[in-house]
Amino acid sequence: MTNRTAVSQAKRVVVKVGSSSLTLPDGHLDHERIARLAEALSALHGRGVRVVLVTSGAIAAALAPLGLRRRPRDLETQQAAAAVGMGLLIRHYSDAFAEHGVKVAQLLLTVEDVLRPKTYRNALNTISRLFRLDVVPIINENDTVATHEIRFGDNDRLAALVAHLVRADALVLLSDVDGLYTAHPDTPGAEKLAVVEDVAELKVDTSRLGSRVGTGGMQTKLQAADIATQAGVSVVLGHANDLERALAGEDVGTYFPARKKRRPRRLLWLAFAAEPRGWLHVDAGARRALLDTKASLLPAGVREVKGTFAEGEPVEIIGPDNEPLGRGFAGYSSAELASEAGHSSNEAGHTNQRPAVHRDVMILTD
Ligand SMILES: Nc1ncnc2c1ncn2[C@@H]1O[C@H](COP(=O)(O)OP(=O)(O)O)[C@@H](O)[C@H]1O
Ligand SMILES: N[C@@H](CCC(=O)OP(=O)(O)O)C(=O)O
Repeated sequence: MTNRTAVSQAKRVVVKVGSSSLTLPDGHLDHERIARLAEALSALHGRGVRVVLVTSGAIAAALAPLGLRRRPRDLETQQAAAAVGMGLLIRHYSDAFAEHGVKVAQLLLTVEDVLRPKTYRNALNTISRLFRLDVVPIINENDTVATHEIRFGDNDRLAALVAHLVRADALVLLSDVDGLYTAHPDTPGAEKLAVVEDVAELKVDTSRLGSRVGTGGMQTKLQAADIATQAGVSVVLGHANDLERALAGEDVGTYFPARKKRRPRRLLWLAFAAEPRGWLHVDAGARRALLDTKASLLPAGVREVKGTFAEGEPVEIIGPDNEPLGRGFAGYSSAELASEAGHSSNEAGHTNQRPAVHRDVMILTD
């Protein structure tokens, strides 16, 4: 038995439901499921919990009206189908929640929108106002522009970032499996994990991709659990049939308790949404210092500076074999760094050096 009061006593909850649990075996939308979700979330809302629903299913909702037999494979048709299906999907939700007297709103967002400094505040203000108006926000990716997301099934990651945005206490990731297994659930001997304390330490096989209609499989769910727990949000990953039990804090699915230390939003933006303005090529000594001793990157280890950036702008750190090592906020402008690169702070004229990228504003590639 794990203590799941973080979920059962949560004041703010984000629930994400994937295509796999919203669709029937023929790929069409499962209206029964939508009705049950609306019922469970309306009950939660009725108890005063702030609820956000992140939902996939726009493409599935478009199959019947477009006369498609299965989910399209090419990106343009997926985007067009999502545009057709989104209005239908929200109408189904709207009707289903109305049965319980609950109003809903539709928000189409990208990962960038909830992280980019200029847009995240608008997203947060809108959601906060919807909460005060007693409306349940329903979020899907803006598939028209989020080409990366549509390919990788990033509603998982979007949901984690939304949980971070609204400072949720709990994130419930619903799928067609009842938790995380040590290997694909069809594999003989695969066992379900009840609790995962640290996603980074996990040794499970998630290589087999997800269901026919879902896109990200377990990999994106684990990334989402990692982001959320590092943002102080506890996560339950479980079967859509178990939603009520998961919300009640019962021992269903796989539980990922929140980590103690919250990762600031600026670093999440750096990891997931920032466009680097420069590239710092570093030598083998610097790579060792970054990876082994978790040191800051000093100008002495920088071999070459590419791109034009101001101090504080995002840069990519590249290893001696051209491998990406991580990202960070530059401690210098590109011009200043170019003149410090390769020099150490005990050389005359370079004694006032600061790190090229300080450890506290750096994220390493896994
Ligand atoms: N180690 C694992 N544990 C559980 N499920 C796994 C694992 N590896 C792969 N999977 C697959 O991931 C699927 C869920 O991902 P996906 O289809 O993308 O779901 P959704 O549409 O709900 O986001 C499961 O149905 C299962 O087939
Ligand atoms: N955003 C799209 C597809 C996203 C998708 O399938 O994601 P998921 O179900 O999380 O694997 C949709 O609404 O159909």
